[in-house]
Amino acid sequence: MTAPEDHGERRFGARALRASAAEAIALICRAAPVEVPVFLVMTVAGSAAPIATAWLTKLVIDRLTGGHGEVGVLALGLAAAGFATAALPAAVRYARAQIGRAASLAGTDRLFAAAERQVGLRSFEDPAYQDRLRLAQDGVRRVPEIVDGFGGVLGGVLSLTGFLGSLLVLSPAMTGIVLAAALPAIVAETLLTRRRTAMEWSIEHHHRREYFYGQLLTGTSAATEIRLFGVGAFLRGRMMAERRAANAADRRMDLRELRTEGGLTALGAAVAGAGLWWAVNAARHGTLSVGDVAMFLAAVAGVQAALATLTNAVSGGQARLLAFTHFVAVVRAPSDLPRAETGDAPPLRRGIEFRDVWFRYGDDLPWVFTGLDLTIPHGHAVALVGLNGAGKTTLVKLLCRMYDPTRGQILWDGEDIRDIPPEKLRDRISAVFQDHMNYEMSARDNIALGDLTATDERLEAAARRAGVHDRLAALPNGYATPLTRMFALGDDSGPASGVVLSGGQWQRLALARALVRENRDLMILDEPSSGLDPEAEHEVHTLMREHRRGGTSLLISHRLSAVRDADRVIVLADGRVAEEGTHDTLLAADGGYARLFRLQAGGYQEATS
Ligand SMILES: Nc1ncnc2c1ncn2[C@@H]1O[C@H](COP(=O)(O)OP(=O)(O)OP(=O)(O)O)[C@@H](O)[C@H]1O
Repeated sequence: MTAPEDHGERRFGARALRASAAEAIALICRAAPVEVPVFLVMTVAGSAAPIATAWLTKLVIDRLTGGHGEVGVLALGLAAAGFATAALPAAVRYARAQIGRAASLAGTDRLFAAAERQVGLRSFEDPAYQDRLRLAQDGVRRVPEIVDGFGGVLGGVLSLTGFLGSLLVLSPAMTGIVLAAALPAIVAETLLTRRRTAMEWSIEHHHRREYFYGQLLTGTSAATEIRLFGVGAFLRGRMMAERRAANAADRRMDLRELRTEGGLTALGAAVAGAGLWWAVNAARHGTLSVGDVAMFLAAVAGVQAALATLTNAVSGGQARLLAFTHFVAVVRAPSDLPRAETGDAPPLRRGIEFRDVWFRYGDDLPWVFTGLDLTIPHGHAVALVGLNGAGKTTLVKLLCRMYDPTRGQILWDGEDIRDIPPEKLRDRISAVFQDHMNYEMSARDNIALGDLTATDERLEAAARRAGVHDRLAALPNGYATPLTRMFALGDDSGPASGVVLSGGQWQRLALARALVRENRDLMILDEPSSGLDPEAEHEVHTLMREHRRGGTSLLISHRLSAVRDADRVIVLADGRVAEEGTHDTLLAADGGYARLFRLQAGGYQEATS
């Protein structure tokens, strides 16, 4: 990444700014290739118009007061310049907004595509990456302001040059004084903006936590617990503490800006006053004509206005560009895991092998696997069991390449999965995850996300096999019914359109989503029946047994009765395979598996005796 990941106040340097400006200009020009030149021409014309007006006014006044010369053509020119001065800003604003919208749209697409290109989960678990993503989204939303900044700088430079040139003709000394007074303003504003951007980055973790508490307090997932435990005020207190901490840093920055800007305003006013005094005196002594005085006043006002525009554009544009550095960092970030671009995942014929796999989630975290050796042979139903935290889900994540082993290899038919493009590997796998998603979309979409090419017949067949078809078909709009009430407002399909499913029904839907991925080489089932009632659980396991027959599958379950008919049961403990065999051989071995099985079976017997 181009910027560091720490949260201390840091200086945003010129290099990051240049990279950000280059990326922004490229994005803007690509997104609006026609509008940009039109915008530039109009900006140039818009800046030239007031200067032309000032010069034409001077000439008209001098001719009128001197009592000689024709002013008709000049008056016409003055009218044209006046019209341009009045009309162009609105047209420039429209073009600018149009460019901003196009660039913001293209930038948003690029940003999310970049996040999607991350192969695994590491980046998303990194708080600095999360902060950067949020700031980058903000940065891309504000691309229109960057366009404003560029327009402002261009317009400001042109106006400044024009008016300074005019002033130079009348008084080189005054030109020097106006410029000297302007210089500190530009430098101070630039420094202040950098400081503000650094401050914003340093308080982002407060905003992240505030957002987290806000979501907890207003979302539905925690609403029941928060009410029952009566912890709303406590969580609100924590949320407000985060906001107060952020506000304190913000206020310190505001005060600093107030002091600096107050001083600069006083300096500007003093320079303008001195200039006026000098011009009036010069006119009284005949060194300047009345037209010169008018021109002089217009030029001083013009220079100061141009400087104000320029300072605003430079500091505002710089602030937006610095915010845009987060966008640049995200789109240029390397993938969290190396990505093979060529190659293929061959159809599974032999099996999957974990060979001396060592893994931990971070250098400062304990090892989850310490030399794991394990094989999932082709065509076998393998069950994985182990106590909480033994690493079952982690094994699945490694197999799907959400992380890479710290040491060792995972082989897909003898080929290291790091040498296979991740999409190709994942295309050969279907899965129901322990923490499966409930998509707040229609029932059809919830299944179709398993395979976007599936026809309606295939979607329904998958739902039938997962035992959820009858429930979905009976919904108000059948499979088209949204499985959420979140989007009911503004949706003219009526208030009854959104439906909320039960936990077990969602689980069946996740199962249907996995089943619609037909003919995959490996089916992973991580606790596929934990939320189901006993009857449904039995039904699902019978179904899964049929589905697994002849295919390669990996089943994770704490219900040992569900894994007893697997071809091979693997018990994970202490980062390795502790026991391995069929249900019967493991029972006969009378080890940890046999103890756990008897414990569970005993519980059932007690309950029924
Ligand atoms: N994203 C993560 N970052 C850091 N540590 C993690 C992460 N996910 C899991 N762990 C840790 O890795 C270990 C193994 O977790 P894992 O979820 O694989 O166990 P499991 O066998 O699936 O447990 P359970 O039966 O409770 O589902 C645990 O100690 C857990 O705290």
